[in-house]
Amino acid sequence: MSDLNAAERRETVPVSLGDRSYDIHIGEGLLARAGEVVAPFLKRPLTAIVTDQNVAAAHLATLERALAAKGIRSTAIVMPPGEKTKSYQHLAELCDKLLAAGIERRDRIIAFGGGVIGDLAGFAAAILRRGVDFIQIPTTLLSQVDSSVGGKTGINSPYGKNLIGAFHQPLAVITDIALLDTLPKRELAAGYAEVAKYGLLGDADFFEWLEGAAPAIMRGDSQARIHAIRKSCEAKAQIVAEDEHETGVRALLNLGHTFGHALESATGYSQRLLHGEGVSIGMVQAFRFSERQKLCPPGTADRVARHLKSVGLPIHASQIPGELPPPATLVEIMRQDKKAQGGKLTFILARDIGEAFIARDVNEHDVLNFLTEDLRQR
Ligand SMILES: NC(=O)c1ccc[n+]([C@@H]2O[C@H](COP(=O)([O-])OP(=O)(O)OC[C@H]3O[C@@H](n4cnc5c(N)ncnc54)[C@H](O)[C@@H]3O)[C@@H](O)[C@H]2O)c1
Ligand SMILES: O=C(O)C(=O)C[C@@H](O)[C@H](O)[C@H](O)COP(=O)(O)O
Ligand SMILES: [Zn+2]
Repeated sequence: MSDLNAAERRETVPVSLGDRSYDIHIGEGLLARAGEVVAPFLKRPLTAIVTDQNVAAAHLATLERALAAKGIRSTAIVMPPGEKTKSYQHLAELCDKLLAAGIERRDRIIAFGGGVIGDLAGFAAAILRRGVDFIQIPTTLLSQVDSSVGGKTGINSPYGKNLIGAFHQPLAVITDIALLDTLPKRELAAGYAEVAKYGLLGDADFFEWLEGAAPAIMRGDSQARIHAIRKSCEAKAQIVAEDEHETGVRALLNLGHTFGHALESATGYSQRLLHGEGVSIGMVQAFRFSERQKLCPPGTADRVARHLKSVGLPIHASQIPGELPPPATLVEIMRQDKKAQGGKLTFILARDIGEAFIARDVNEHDVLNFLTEDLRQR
């Protein structure tokens, strides 16, 4: 057992993908020992850390020290925080900085931040010199339970969310729950939406556990956080192992996202609506739409909404500040969704809590009528 294995409250979740398999290391205080995980992957003692200004201010020095303790020199590339950084412009800037830092094909990049940094740095790694390997050190709840796992990387386009990207798996994921202590409460809640998603899409027992444990997770109880993160990572790892490139079952991880991404796009990827908040509203909409289509028992969407509201998440589009475009525009945006086939919309709908399914060829008029009614309410 390595020193790291012996660390208190440390768990490992494997992601089984043949020669691209990797481990997710979950624990408290792992950042200070990150060099132990990173060093064996390096061909020479040099790396680039991609991060954002907020993460750099709070945690970069700890990571740099942890790498230096293993003799690793690092160059930090600090990007602006926020969803707007997932852009062509910032991708180009990042790639040039990685080249300027002398990152070679066999070097490794470290993505140190939330989902924005993971998606951007992961995509830069996928295309730099036709592919450089990278390691994820996620710093938000959202990135610890979702975006650091599974290899989806990319940026947004004026046409929609994540429309430019690549599948590029990390070599390892290092998840330190202590990093969540500096995360703003709004961001913590946004990440919680993706935790709840795993219960809602395929594990009613986990959702029931969350209904009781949410206050502990939100106030920082280590055991509750580690359990929630481990369960989430296990659920995602299993789905990704089955369907890495989303030809089938992986689409379930998109529960709430067709609605949510349209809202994110319509609000200009701004602070008006965080990704997890869009997912929260979108999951409630997915359950309400399922009820309306008589797929799901009445009252299910209310139960989902009650739970998400209890952690401070928005559950209805009317809670988004400012004007929204009309429903027809939202449907127009949804046509760019990557799950669409032959111009027909695909949604993740549900028969009950924990029983999501992929609904292809959803009637656009049904969606439009639903949105028109839903947006009028409250
Ligand atoms: N690739 C995937 O599978 C996948 C999955 C889910 C979401 N995503 C993407 O992830 C993005 C959202 O990620 P996010 O919610 O992590 O947002 P984010 O990366 O923007 O981080 C949220 C905010 O918290 C700050 N921050 C991060 N860690 C911090 C810390 N420890 N202490 C203090 N501040 C900290 C950041 O600077 C930022 O301001 C979206 O672009 C979404 O599309 C991708
Ligand atoms: O990993 C996946 O697969 C997901 O769908 C996870 C989502 O939470 C995440 O937001 C993802 O980036 C959405 O992917 P997209 O293909 O709909 O852009
Ligand atoms: Zn998501």
